[in-house]
Amino acid sequence: MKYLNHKVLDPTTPGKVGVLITNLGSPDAAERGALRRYLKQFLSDPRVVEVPRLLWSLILNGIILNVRPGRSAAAYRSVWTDDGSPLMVHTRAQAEGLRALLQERYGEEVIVEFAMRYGSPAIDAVVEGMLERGVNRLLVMPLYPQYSAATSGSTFDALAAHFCQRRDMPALRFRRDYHDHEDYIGALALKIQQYQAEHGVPDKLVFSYHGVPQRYCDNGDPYYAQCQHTTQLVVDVLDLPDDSYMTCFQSRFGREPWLQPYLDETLKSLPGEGVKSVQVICPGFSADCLETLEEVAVENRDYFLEAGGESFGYIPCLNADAEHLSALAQLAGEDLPGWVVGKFE
Ligand SMILES: C=CC1=C(C)c2cc3[nH]c(cc4nc(cc5[nH]c(cc1n2)c(C)c5CCC(=O)O)C(CCC(=O)O)=C4C)c(C)c3C=C
Ligand SMILES: [Fe+2]
Ligand SMILES: [Fe+2]
Repeated sequence: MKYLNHKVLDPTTPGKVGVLITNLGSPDAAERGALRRYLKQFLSDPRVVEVPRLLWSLILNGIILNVRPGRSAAAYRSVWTDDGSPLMVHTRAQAEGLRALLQERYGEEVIVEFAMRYGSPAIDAVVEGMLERGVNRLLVMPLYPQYSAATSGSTFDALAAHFCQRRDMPALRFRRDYHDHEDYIGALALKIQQYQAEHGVPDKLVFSYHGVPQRYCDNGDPYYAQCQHTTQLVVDVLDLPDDSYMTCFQSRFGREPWLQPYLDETLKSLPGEGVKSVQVICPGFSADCLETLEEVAVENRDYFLEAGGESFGYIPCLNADAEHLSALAQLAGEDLPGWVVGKFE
């Protein structure tokens, strides 16, 4: 093993504290080649697709990477902005907002950056840049409120893989999840209240989370339980009647059963049960992305309306809302004791 060479930090200087927020990542462009590279990296991650490697390699390279990139590129084109993918735009804004809040509170010794698990800016390159700037204590916060091995677990894998190549490493803290954090729950509840103050109260409020194969949760992934808990906590804050909301799972991929109920099937059946208006919120996504803006707000809207639904509302993600930034700053602050002293503590 040949380790990466890097400069030695002066042990007499205090060093800096790094806060790294991460998300899933997007292709570099909404075109076939970029989608192929992105999907190859993403879908080759054994945390994401838990299928025997040889079999999966044949399916991935033989079928999926020939069919999916074209289709997904078209979907990405429908949400792409001049500044890149929505996920990238929002994550960049979250990092800037969080940097302002944390530097106001703790001073310039705190450095805040963002990185993506797949595509760019890659976790290893961003971490390396932070260490170059003198970071010797690093807090990593994946912006997945609910833990899953496929997301937060995989982010830890990427960090560990990088540190495996280094001689020196910083002190490391890792935010596992924040599915029940008071400020996150409060920000979601406020978002719903504000949306409904403008658009009214629907027959049904649908909490939609990205799915994972049911098997992962049967084998011990806490994701399903954490999603249900998040919904319950928001419902408690808003004091919603039992029949006025439900929890669904979206973005199914492949043939085996995923977490249920499925969002698409639910929206196709609700009008037949007398539910004519719905609003959908996606609490598991900290930022709007392809899966919310295209899959939920366009594709699933159509399913509902085609099945006889009359009104469909999509409640945006928390993105870089002030309440979200302040929740993230609070979360970071709770993981920083001993490393920094806040001006307001
Ligand atoms: C194949 C299995 C997949 C698992 C398991 C999975 C879990 C998972 N994903 C997110 C968050 C996001 N996923 C996004 C896109 C996306 N997800 C999959 C597949 C799995 N996800 C694919 C193939 C794609 C790419 C788009 C497509 O081709 O359909 C995104 C959006 C990224 C963007 O650029 O906008 C997010 C965010 C979570 C939270 C999760 C498990 C809990
Ligand atoms: Fe996904
Ligand atoms: Fe999707």
